[in-house]
Amino acid sequence: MSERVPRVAITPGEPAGIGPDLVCQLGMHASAAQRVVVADLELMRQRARQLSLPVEFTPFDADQPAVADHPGVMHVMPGVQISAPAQAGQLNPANAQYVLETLKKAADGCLQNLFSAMVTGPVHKGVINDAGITFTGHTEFLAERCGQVLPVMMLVADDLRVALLTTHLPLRAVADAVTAERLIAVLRILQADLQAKFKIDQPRIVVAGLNPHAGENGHLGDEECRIIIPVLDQLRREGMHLEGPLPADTLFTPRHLRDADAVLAMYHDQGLPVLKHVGFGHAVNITLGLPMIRTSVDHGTALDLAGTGQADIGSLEAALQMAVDLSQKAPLSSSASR
Ligand SMILES: NC(=O)c1ccc[n+]([C@@H]2O[C@H](COP(=O)([O-])OP(=O)(O)OC[C@H]3O[C@@H](n4cnc5c(N)ncnc54)[C@H](O)[C@@H]3O)[C@@H](O)[C@H]2O)c1
Ligand SMILES: N[C@H](C(=O)O)[C@H](O)COP(=O)(O)O
Repeated sequence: MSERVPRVAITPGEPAGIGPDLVCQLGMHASAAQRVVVADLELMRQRARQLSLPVEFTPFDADQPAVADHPGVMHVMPGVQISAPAQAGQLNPANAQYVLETLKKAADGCLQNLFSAMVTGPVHKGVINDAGITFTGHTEFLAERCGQVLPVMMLVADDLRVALLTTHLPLRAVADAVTAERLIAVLRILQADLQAKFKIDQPRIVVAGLNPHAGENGHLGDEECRIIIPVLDQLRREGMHLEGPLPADTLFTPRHLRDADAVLAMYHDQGLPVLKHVGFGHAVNITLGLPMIRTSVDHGTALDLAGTGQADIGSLEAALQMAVDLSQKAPLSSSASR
């Protein structure tokens, strides 16, 4: 039987950032997948010329079978047009809607089984909001596009997987978002996706406390006693393998991580600095809880590097590889991998 060739959508993200550069760099290498870039064709050709990279961007034809990409060739989804000419390093709110259109087309293509996964380059949250559009991140945007599901952000670097209870929230709002309902839902999604996507039968999850020293028995905050401990007890009775809540300052030490399949941090900057310290440059961001596979880079738009050819492609390569691996593990419909 012949191997399936996954067809993977790639959104370069903010046109003024390093996303288009990295996609051009990616195009220089062969791939086990057919990579379909969801972006403006002329933007991609222009950035390849700017970087002196001999990548040929050709229009994608959905009626042709997916064939693994040769070096120097990439497909671009037709009919995706930027609003204003993009200049590397110069944000322009006029292109915010274009950026969101690329995400919608890629996500809808996944939901319709045209693509087996989507890989996202970095967007600039600020410029999208400057354009008058409320936007906190791909994670929340895609969850809404998929019908208001609860998304779980997880970043992976080497053996370390760090998932977050809350995603892009101001720190002031985090404590109120630590509710029993959210914690139960997130832990169930994390367990289910570790089983389904990562093939870990009985995942062991280490859960961080919210407060210093996990609340010091209620003397430094009561979310652990009121919410986290009772929820973990309840879910343990249901058979989940949970450790914690542990003080976050010592949770990320070899003793606790040795047997852990994933860590659940309570908020963005409790978990991600550790993960990025270990793996910035080759870590992958994956959204759990969606009815599709979405992986992403571990970095932002790096406007300072856009158009220079100096941006590191490691995380985009790792995100594509994870998307291919996951889509080969997951059952696929025929159209996304013909
Ligand atoms: N996946 C995403 O869409 C994503 C992720 C993180 C941040 N962002 C957004 O990106 C924007 C800028 O954020 P930031 O400045 O905090 O983070 P950033 O990742 O853009 O930059 C942080 C530092 O890392 C460097 N860097 C980033 N990517 C690199 C690469 N591939 N190779 C070499 N160096 C690299 C930058 O030059 C900079 O010095 C913000 O709007 C933020 O919200 C988007
Ligand atoms: N929280 C992510 C990170 O720090 O890498 C980043 O902001 C991207 O998030 P989205 O994938 O939701 O855009």
